[in-house]
Amino acid sequence: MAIEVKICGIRDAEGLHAAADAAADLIGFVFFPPSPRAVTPAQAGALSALRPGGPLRVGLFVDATDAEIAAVLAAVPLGLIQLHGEETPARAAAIRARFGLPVMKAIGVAEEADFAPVADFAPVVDRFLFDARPPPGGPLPGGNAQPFEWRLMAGRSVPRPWLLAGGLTPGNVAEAIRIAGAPGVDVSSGVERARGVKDAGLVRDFVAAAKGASPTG
Ligand SMILES: O=C(O)c1ccccc1N[C@@H]1O[C@H](COP(=O)(O)O)[C@@H](O)[C@H]1O
Repeated sequence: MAIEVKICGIRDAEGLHAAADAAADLIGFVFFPPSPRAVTPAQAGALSALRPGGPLRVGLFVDATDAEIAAVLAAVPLGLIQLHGEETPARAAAIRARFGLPVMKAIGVAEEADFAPVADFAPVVDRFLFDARPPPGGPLPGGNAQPFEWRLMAGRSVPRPWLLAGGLTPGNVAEAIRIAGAPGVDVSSGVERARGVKDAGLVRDFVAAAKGASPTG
C-alpha cells in the first residue's frame, strides 16, 4: 500500500514545485493569519495556478467562518477542507454540507483520552489527521514541530482514512509510519530551512522516505 503524503504550509513557488515534483499526494495552504505559513486566498490561487493538476489542494482552517471559507474557495480549487481548530462535529457537518467538499478533522493527541472525539466526528468527516496536542496557550494549534507518542496509534482502528502529523522529518518519518501503522503522513516544519520557508531538498527527501516506508514494518 502506497503511503499518502501531504506537504503543508506551501507559500512560495519553490515549495509548490518541490512538492509536485516529488509526487506528494496533497499540498496544504494555511488560511490562519497568525501562522508564519499563512497565505491569502489570492496568494494561494496564484500559486495553485502555477502548477495545474498534481497534488490535491487542501485548505487548512482554524475555526473559520463560512465567509472566510467561501472567500478561499472563490480563489483556489480546493479538494479537501482541513479543520484544525476547536470545530465541533456539528460545525464540521455544516461545513461539509454547505461547501460540498470532503472534510478532514485534526485531532490533537497527547494521551489515550484524546481519541474520544473520533467516534463523534466519524459520521460527519471524510478523514482524520492526528497531530500532537498543542501546548496550552501556545500561539499555534498545529505546525509546532512537536511529535506525540506514535505508539498511541499502533493497532488502532480508525473509522476513516487518516494521516499522522507532528514533528515529522525526513529522518524520522519511516520509523513513525512503522510504529504508528500510518497509511499517510503530513509535514510542515520538518521540510523547512527556516520557519515558514520550505526547502526543496528536504521536501524531496521526506516524500522519498515516506513513500519507501511500510506501516507494517
Ligand atoms: O503549519 C501551520 O502553521 C499550522 C497552523 C495552524 C494549524 C495547523 C498547522 N499545521 C498543521 O500541523 C501539522 C504538523 O506540523 P509540523 O510538521 O509539526 O510542523 C502540519 O502537518 C499541518 O497540517
